[in-house]
Amino acid sequence: MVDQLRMFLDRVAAAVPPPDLVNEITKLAAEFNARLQSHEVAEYNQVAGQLIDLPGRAQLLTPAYTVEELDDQRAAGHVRFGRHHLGNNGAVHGGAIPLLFDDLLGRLALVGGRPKSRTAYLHIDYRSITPIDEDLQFEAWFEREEGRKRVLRGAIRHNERVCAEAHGLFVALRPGQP
Ligand SMILES: CCCCCCCC(=O)SCCNC(=O)CCNC(=O)[C@H](O)C(C)(C)COP(=O)(O)OP(=O)(O)OC[C@H]1O[C@@H](n2cnc3c(N)ncnc32)[C@H](O)[C@@H]1OP(=O)(O)O
Repeated sequence: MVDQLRMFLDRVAAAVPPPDLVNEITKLAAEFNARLQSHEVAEYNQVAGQLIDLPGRAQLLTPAYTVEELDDQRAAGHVRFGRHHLGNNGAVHGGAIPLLFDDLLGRLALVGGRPKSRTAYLHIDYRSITPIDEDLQFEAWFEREEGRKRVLRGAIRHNERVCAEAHGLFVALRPGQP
């Protein structure tokens, strides 16, 4: 379902459909929304974003990224941004890139039984255009850990070209901290 919805968002972004089709899709979408509403659960029981083995954790907010290598210091894999994430002129929207890094670095910050943490800061360097509709490689790694502080770095590459780099601080939450 999430794969189809991601594709739907890409198609909506790319299409200029005729009015009849817009009306038809609007009705279908309203019907699906109504059907799903009756199955809403509390955040604690939500599965979207919790399905760690599915691309992008089955969370629609993030692009579909796949982790192929993971240990307690490093993660690597690939990601493909679609038309939904277009900024302009074939480049990924500048806000979608930190979204990916926040998820990736935040996920790595948890690996190895580490307690939950939250992003304190996330710095992005946009080194070159990040293209949509291309397979991109990503890497995330620990720079250092000092008490509750975890400093991580990441990079997205298109083949050998660096598109963007990230530098983030994640602070482990104290018991009871939201
Ligand atoms: C699988 C799922 C992956 C998804 C990952 C997604 C992660 C997220 O996006 S989380 C959402 C975005 N982030 C937030 O909402 C966080 C909001 N901020 C907060 O909750 C708090 O400010 C928080 C938890 C980051 C830090 O607060 P607190 O726990 O009180 O830490 P505090 O005691 O002040 O600081 C701890 C240390 O971190 C340092 N620190 C805290 N914030 C910063 C900062 N912005 N810059 C530099 N240093 C900082 C402090 O200086 C201190 O250092 P030291 O121990 O050397 O004195």
